[in-house]
Order: sequence, then structure tokens, then C-alpha cells
Amino acid sequence: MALLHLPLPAAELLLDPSFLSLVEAEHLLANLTAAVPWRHEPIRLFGREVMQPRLTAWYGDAGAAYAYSGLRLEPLPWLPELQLLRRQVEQATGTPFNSVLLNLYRSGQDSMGYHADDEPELGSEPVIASVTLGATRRFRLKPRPAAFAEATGLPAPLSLPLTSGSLLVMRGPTQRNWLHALPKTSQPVGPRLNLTFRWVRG
Ligand SMILES: O=C(O)CCC(=O)C(=O)O
Ligand SMILES: [Fe+2]
Repeated sequence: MALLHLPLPAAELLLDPSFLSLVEAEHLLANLTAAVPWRHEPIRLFGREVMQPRLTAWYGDAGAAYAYSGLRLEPLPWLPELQLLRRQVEQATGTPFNSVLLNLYRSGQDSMGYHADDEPELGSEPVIASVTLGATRRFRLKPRPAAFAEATGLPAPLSLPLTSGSLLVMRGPTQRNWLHALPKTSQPVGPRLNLTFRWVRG
């Protein structure tokens, strides 16, 4: 399959539902779950420290350090399977990446709140390439700010089920005009590992 444009105003969103085969995705999920030194990090939220409802890890080229919601993350050196995946994602998107953020959602109770990937070190129109392994979860998008939200006439946030092996690309003005989230679900779901490849300016 190839990357297909999803029609979303003031955004550039592309999806390849079968970027990896289900078997490839399953192997990668098992290998990475075991090999990655997962961290459970606090996050600063409205001046309070709370634990993130997920496990994380940050890999990248030396020097691609990243400030993320009050955390300064030093990258781990690439694992061979992450290096290979980086090259496949670069090939598919035609974009270079120097780092990847891994999020492990252990169950339906793990989640990520609404945010934009708009940290200064990502630049003004970042390309974010997101690979999903494991459980299908709903990725939500809602327009920002309020005036633009009204103009889109959307009654509710968009909901995009991301399946195992899929590749989602957000680029162009997407981060400026939209927020995204991965809400909790009460469904009994297995673990989901998401990898977002990024270019961080040193
Ligand atoms: O898990 C996902 O699909 C989203 C992850 C995300 O938005 C992020 O890492 O910034
Ligand atoms: Fe994000």
C-alpha cells in the first residue's frame, strides 16, 4: 500500500493502513516491548507533577535532545530494529528523521491528552510520522483555535482508528491548526506501542 491523503482542512494528513504487515508489526511489538528500557515519567501539568498514563522511551542521533512538557529527554542510541524502521519510514515519506519517541499504552487505561507537537525544536511545519503496533485505538483530532473549529462545522472531534502496522503522517500546517489525542477506552484492549519519528533541531 501507499500513503493516502485524508481530507482534512488546514492540515496535511496521510495514512498507510498496511505500512507493515501484521506479522512484521507483531514481531516488532514483541521485540521492542522486551528490548526497550521503558520509563514511567512524571509530567508537569498546570504546575503540578503527575505521572504520565503510559510508558515512554526516546531514541535518536547524539545531540537530538528534546524538551517535552517540562522534561528534557536525552536520546538513547538507536536499536538495530529502530534504525531499520527509521529507514523504512524515511523511504515512505521522503523525509529525514533524527529521533523517535516511543509510547507504550499498557492497556485501555493508558492514554495521551490533547496536544499539538509544536515544541520550538520541531520547527514551524514539522513532519511527524507515527507507526502503530498492537491494539487498535482511536486517534482523535480537533481543530484549534475555537474560531477555526466553528468554521469547520465539525460537531465532534474526528476519530481515526489506527491499526497495527499503520503509518500516519502529520505535516504542513497540521500542528498549527489541530490538536490530537489518544483517549482511554473501557474496551478490553491489549498493549499498543506507538512510535513518532521526528526531526529535532539541535
Ligand atoms: O499514540 C499516538 O498515536 C499519538 C502519540 C503522540 O501524539 C505523540 O507522541 O506526540
Ligand atoms: Fe503528538
